[in-house]
Amino acid sequence: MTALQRLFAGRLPRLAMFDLDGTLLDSVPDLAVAVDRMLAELGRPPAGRERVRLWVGNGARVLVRRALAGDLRHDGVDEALAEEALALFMEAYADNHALTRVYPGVIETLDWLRQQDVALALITNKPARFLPELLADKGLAGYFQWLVGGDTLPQQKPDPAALFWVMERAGVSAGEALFVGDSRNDVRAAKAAGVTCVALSYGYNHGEPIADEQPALVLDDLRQLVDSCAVLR
Ligand SMILES: O=C(O)COP(=O)(O)O
Ligand SMILES: [Mg+2]
Repeated sequence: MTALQRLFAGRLPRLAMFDLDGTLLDSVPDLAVAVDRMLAELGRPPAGRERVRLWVGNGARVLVRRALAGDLRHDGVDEALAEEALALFMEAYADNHALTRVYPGVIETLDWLRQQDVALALITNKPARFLPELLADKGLAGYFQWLVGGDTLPQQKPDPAALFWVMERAGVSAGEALFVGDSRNDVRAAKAAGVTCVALSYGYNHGEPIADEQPALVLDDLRQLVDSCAVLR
């Protein structure tokens, strides 16, 4: 029996919701370039890829604040400076995805789920304006019936609002849905929505093992979800 069968008592979910950064796309290299360009324009030293990797996951506003603070905690950051930095980051990141890669197994798994008539949605904390071009450029356009960016709704993950928003539109209950992500924000949002969560070990979870959040399953490759797919048909 496959991992997906085990999770859904021998059946398939009717809806699979996916996180983007750290789950489908290794996007930190381009995010780090944009962060460092923003910092340079403010006369500050670069943060570098490894530190940016620790700060990704709560959307652009928080990423910029963490970069200004030089830390995950960003309590004391000046509001006016943060707004200026956000504008610089948004400009630097736009159309800047040459270094971003699709993780192994992503396309095959999305293709397979689509063939099985599993509805697909994308729920990311990344600002929505970046999504159409980024998804098209990486061969991911057209898979997702619903796209929710970090500024599409008033709430962001770990708030479960986006999951409820998609499930309502899809006419699918929490028990028939799957969420696939890489960070504690994903696992916490899924748990708050009552949705089974599968986590990828290779993504960005602020430097902590994602297993600590106790998702239903931790995978090293998305294909492990649908291995032995012939059995599922
Ligand atoms: O933009 C971010 O901070 C993270 O985006 P994600 O929700 O797709 O991981
Ligand atoms: Mg992510």
